[in-house]
Amino acid sequence: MSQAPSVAIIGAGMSGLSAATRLQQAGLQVTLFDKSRGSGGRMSSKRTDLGTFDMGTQYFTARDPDFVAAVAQWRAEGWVAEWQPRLFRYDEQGLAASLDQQQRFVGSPRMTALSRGLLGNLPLHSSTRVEQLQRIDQQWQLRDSAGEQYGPFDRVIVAIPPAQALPLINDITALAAPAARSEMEPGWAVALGFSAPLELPYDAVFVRQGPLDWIARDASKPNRGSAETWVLQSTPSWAAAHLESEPHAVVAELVSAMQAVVGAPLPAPTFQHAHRWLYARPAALSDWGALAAPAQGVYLCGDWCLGGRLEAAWLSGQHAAKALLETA
Ligand SMILES: Cc1cc2nc3c(=O)[nH]c(=O)nc-3n(C[C@H](O)[C@H](O)[C@H](O)COP(=O)(O)OP(=O)(O)OC[C@H]3O[C@@H](n4cnc5c(N)ncnc54)[C@H](O)[C@@H]3O)c2cc1C
Ligand SMILES: NC(=O)C1=CN([C@@H]2O[C@H](COP(=O)(O)OP(=O)(O)OC[C@H]3O[C@@H](n4cnc5c(N)ncnc54)[C@H](OP(=O)(O)O)[C@@H]3O)[C@@H](O)[C@H]2O)CC=C1
Repeated sequence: MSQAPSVAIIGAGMSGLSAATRLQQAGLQVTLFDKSRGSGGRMSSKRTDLGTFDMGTQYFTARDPDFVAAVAQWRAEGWVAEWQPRLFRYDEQGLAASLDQQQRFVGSPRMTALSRGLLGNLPLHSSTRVEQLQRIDQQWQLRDSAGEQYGPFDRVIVAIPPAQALPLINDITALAAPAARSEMEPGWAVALGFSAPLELPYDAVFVRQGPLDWIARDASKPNRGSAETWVLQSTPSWAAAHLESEPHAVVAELVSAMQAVVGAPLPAPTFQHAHRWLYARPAALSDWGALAAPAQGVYLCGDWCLGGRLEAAWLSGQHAAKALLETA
């Protein structure tokens, strides 16, 4: 190929953005597509009159040296900041402080600040659900759910959860077989706003039982504003058993579980909202990095290829970009 290949990236969550920024740095023409109104995927924030709520990624840690370096750069850009919550855990013995030495980061002033920063000036077709990849003359055409065509592109990176990726790559066995084996578990997230501080001695609690996985005072994160905002997240097993529940019923059950943790009735929230994540986290850990079909010029990445955390999603995007560059 005499000139740099053009690349379509389907999915503008962390893995797609990671691949996009790496390829852009290498001088390739990259175009992103996402079915949502913006970028970020599961690294999402909900804006309300009370302020924002992080409805997906709550915080992230950095262990891989390359990711540690990337996070340092994002901190310097002001896209992320360190969060030092007063951490507790809740188990059979009840509530106990559970402080540790782990550094935890969040987007600032909201989780999506990180995805906006990474997106920069990269071209993104938002509200565009890609439904089909067509191979024409050694290149790829994309078709969205409205029948619009995009392309041609020399290479395609599919950076979405496996169930959503499968219809796009079904004919490419090297990608379809592992994707078909990869299950994702669901989750419910509930945002609560209160008219006054709850005055609790913790900012976040690892619960991990019954309906509740985790509760966090969103307002304790850096640069969030002064409203008393909390996010409650369900365990995967509870979400699986309550996939079709009405949002108000989910709010009621998770608030009731939070009251059990707090050990006292909560005041009525002035704001409440429930969000269902059908594909929240991988059911099992994989170590693929990314999946590649170089002969067809198609690459598959996402947190599910490497461990189900934000860091894994970033690393998986880097793996996909690296594999693509090896054939460029
Ligand atoms: C409730 C919850 C809490 C979490 N908490 C944490 C945490 O505290 N710490 C942590 O490290 N990780 C956490 N995670 C996991 C973390 O959010 C993910 O690992 C990471 O965001 C995944 O990024 P990704 O790019 O792989 O996928 P995604 O973020 O899912 O990105 C995929 C993108 O593809 C788009 N898309 C899908 N299908 C199509 C299509 N056909 N056409 C176009 N676009 C499409 C989607 O809209 C989405 O934007 C949490 C996840 C959830 C759901
Ligand atoms: N809800 C989802 O869909 C979802 C949640 N995910 C959660 O993301 C975080 C990120 O994990 P990471 O490894 O980056 O963070 P930690 O090192 O903070 O947590 C790892 C696990 O270790 C336990 N833990 C850590 N610190 C404490 C503490 N101070 N007190 C008690 N327990 C702690 C805890 O696991 P276990 O309870 O031991 O099982 C942490 O989970 C993480 O919270 C994920 O659950 C990722 C994807 C989707």
